[in-house]
Amino acid sequence: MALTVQSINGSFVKEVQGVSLWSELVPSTVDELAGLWSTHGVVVFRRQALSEDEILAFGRRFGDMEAVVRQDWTAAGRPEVVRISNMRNEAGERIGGLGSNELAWHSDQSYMVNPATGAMLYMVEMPRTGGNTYWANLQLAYDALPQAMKERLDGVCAIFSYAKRQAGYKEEKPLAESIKQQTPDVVHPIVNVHPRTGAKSLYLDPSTTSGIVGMSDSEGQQLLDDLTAHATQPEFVYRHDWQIGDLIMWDNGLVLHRRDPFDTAQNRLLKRTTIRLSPERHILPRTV
Ligand SMILES: O=C(O)CCC(=O)C(=O)O
Ligand SMILES: [Fe+2]
Repeated sequence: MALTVQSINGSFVKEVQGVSLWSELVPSTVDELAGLWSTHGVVVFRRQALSEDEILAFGRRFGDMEAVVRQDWTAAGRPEVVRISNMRNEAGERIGGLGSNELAWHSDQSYMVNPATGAMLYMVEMPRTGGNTYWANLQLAYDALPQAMKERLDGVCAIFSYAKRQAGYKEEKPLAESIKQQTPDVVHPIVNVHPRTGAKSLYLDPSTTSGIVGMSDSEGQQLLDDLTAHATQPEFVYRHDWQIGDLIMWDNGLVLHRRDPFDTAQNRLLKRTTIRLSPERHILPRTV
């Protein structure tokens, strides 16, 4: 199958056409997609029609599915598919999570010791306006830093706190004790070396980072704020105008993402999977 790959609006994001993700993909196609994913950070597919089984089967071609910490955002029997939604079931209970309007810049699972970098979102129901999702490329942002800043960041680690992240979600219920126990604060280097391409990028998460190791609160916060402002400049950011049937995969080690507010009187539902990418599945970067 011949894939067509093109940049969207001149951005770093690649759109792939000519592939139905429910179909049996040959290994060379999976390798090509994995290469695009690791190299460019965000890959878009449009007009897909996928069941949850098909989303899972596609994701498993790249690695192991992760049963996420927030099992309260999944459906019974589907621990690996998170529902991102503002919708409620007939009993008035929320059917998923992250449904209450805007989401600030973040990187999924940055609060874990070993974050899974593969993520996919599939659009099922959407409001007429709002709810656009944005991705910022942290490799381009790193490359554009002055040399002196690159040297300053060498070996610097940030503290990542799920408690801080969760406070931003403004959830109706307090966080379950079991989730608190699974999410103690963790520390990651602020410069990430991509495990497959070897490229350096910033590893930032303004929704989750609570400080910098070895710096005062104010100095650490200032550095994080400066780096976030740098990394989220328009030249590093892609805005996605969703259509039903879009599937987007991104690499959490390479990009940040955020979402615009939307009218929560209208339904919005996406299905997200998180993938622990298999090292052997990833090939060296290829230029498109
Ligand atoms: O709702 C969105 O557009 C993004 C949700 C999100 O941050 C995620 O699925 O990780
Ligand atoms: Fe997210």
